[in-house]
Amino acid sequence: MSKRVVVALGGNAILQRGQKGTEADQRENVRKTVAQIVKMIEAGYEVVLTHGNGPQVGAILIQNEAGRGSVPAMPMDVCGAESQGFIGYMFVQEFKKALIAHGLDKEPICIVTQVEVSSEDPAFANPTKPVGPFYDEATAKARIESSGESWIEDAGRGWRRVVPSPKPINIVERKAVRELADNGYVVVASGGGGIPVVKSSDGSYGGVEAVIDKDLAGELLAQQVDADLFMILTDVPKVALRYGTPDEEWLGKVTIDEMKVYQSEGHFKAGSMGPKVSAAMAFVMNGGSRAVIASLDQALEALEGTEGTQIVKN
Ligand SMILES: NC(=O)OP(=O)(O)O
Repeated sequence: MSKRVVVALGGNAILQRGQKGTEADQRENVRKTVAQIVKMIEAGYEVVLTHGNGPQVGAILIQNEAGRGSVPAMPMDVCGAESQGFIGYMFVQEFKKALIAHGLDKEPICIVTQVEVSSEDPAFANPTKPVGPFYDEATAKARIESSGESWIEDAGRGWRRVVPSPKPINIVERKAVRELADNGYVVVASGGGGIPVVKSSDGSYGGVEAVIDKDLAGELLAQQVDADLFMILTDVPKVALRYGTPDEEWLGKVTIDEMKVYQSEGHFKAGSMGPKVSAAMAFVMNGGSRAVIASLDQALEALEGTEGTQIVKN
């Protein structure tokens, strides 16, 4: 039986730093991503792909601002849905081209996915999720002054706006994702961490102003669709201890107990490797057999255990 893998990819891989973020830029990045992921499908893995939307939802928020007075601004949950729709659309088209080119008789499909959060989540009072482009300090401070928005310096890479990022507690469309994967579809789901919604007493859902972390939502998705493996693709080959220092040490196979020690020693930065490591560990601690953190260009090798950081129980 083929193994099911949930693959999580950052929004920064689709709209890369230094790029304008045109449709052509993002489509080309999606095409390059698909070229790697299709190798996994060819090797017999069932792939459910999820992706971030930090840069894209930030760009949509800027478009909202630019249109102020002419067209109504959309709330952040709708902006998240817009980003999920356009990124998913690009993935589905590029997947189909790649599947045809590899002679694989499979259909890609994108599910508009809602993710339930708690209205009581303390994250609503403490924005932490970076969205949109990187700016210099002067521009960021002017925005804080003029709009009251929250901004932070993002892991040494520049200043970004931050918005609330509540914890995902349920993937609303999990059953549909699971059934589509069971039936051989290449599923793109829970893009941008999913559209954040809260459940009403009658069982219906309503959107809230937030952006969910796609690594945490990806881990929940992996659990809820019974994935064998959870893989986070990023722009470095492995997780590192003392990252960026002369004593940097790349991690290969690591147990949960070892990872807990490294976490407590503060090796993994919030806003960059920190949430990836936490999400990967959570998958294994919740019963998953293995979680992998690796670079996109070594995705298949990492899935097969020869590259990337492999997080296992013992
Ligand atoms: N929603 C989310 O986590 O997006 P990024 O991965 O792009 O930050």
